[in-house]
Amino acid sequence: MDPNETVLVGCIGGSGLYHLDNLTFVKKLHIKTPWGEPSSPITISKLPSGALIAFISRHGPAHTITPTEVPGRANIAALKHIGVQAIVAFSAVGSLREEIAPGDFVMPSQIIDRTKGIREDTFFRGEGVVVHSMFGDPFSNKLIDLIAPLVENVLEGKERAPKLHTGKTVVCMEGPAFSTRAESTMYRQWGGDIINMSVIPEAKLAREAEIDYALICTSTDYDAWRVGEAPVTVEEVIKTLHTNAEYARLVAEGLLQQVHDAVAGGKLDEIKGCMRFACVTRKDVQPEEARKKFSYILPYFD
Ligand SMILES: CSC[C@H]1O[C@H](OP(=O)(O)O)[C@H](O)[C@@H]1O
Ligand SMILES: Nc1ncnc2[nH]cnc12
Repeated sequence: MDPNETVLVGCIGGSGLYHLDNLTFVKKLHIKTPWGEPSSPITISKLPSGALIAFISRHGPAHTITPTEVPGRANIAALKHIGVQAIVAFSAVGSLREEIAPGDFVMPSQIIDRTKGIREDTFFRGEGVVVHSMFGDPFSNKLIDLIAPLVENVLEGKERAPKLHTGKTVVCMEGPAFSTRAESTMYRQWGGDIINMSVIPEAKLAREAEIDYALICTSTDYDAWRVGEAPVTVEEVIKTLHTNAEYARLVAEGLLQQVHDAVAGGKLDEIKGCMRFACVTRKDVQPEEARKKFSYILPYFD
């Protein structure tokens, strides 16, 4: 990328959100990272101010990639490599709470990981270098605080008046099958508020790459916990998904400029630098190959 054209903000679209066609198209980047190729070419678009935004479609533009197979490491590495410092990701989720109605928006602040250990969830495995990231607060709280009122602004006055819920817990399951009624009930008892199949490993990898990461969820269904109601089907999800995606596009349009400005002004200083002391392996035994690979995403291995 031309250094005058730095892209500070990335956006990852989930089910139903395969492009941001309300922004001005600039170009598509076909990037190969040390962890393979991203889910889709990266679309670079321009905001009216000229600020550039990078967009990746998590499941591919035609939704060909299952949640388990999303190349999370390539997606995050590619975004970091072109300069992205903050990611606003979107996800379609099931609701585990009566008050989170289909059509509502949710920005979670916590995650319960129910994936099965079959996803590549770290850049630091099998390389001879041991690194532990901190993940107690899995999202960037500063980014959430910045975005939440902007999301509310966009949703205000919209048809159906979707609500925005914050401070919630998202359960991430493996899929692709939806949960059983027993699992859905158990997640509620655990304190889960919404459920999806994609926030892990995306959030972990963003943290390892020192990228501020926030998730904007659109609720599509009540999963399988409601007694006397049919459990969720894809048909039901898709029905709500289309309106949700339209709103998600407006939401993205309504907040990306402020996120860009916050990054450019150094206002999101929570995550940058968090990996500086995360490596426990003595430097003199770190394999050269591994250091080269990691330098693709972090300056400490240069
Ligand atoms: C299409 S229903 C299940 C699917 O939808 C969500 O995808 P995304 O998070 O990418 O919007 C959920 O996580 C599942 O992958
Ligand atoms: N009920 C559900 N479970 C998991 N992922 C979902 N995405 C949308 N609805 C979902």
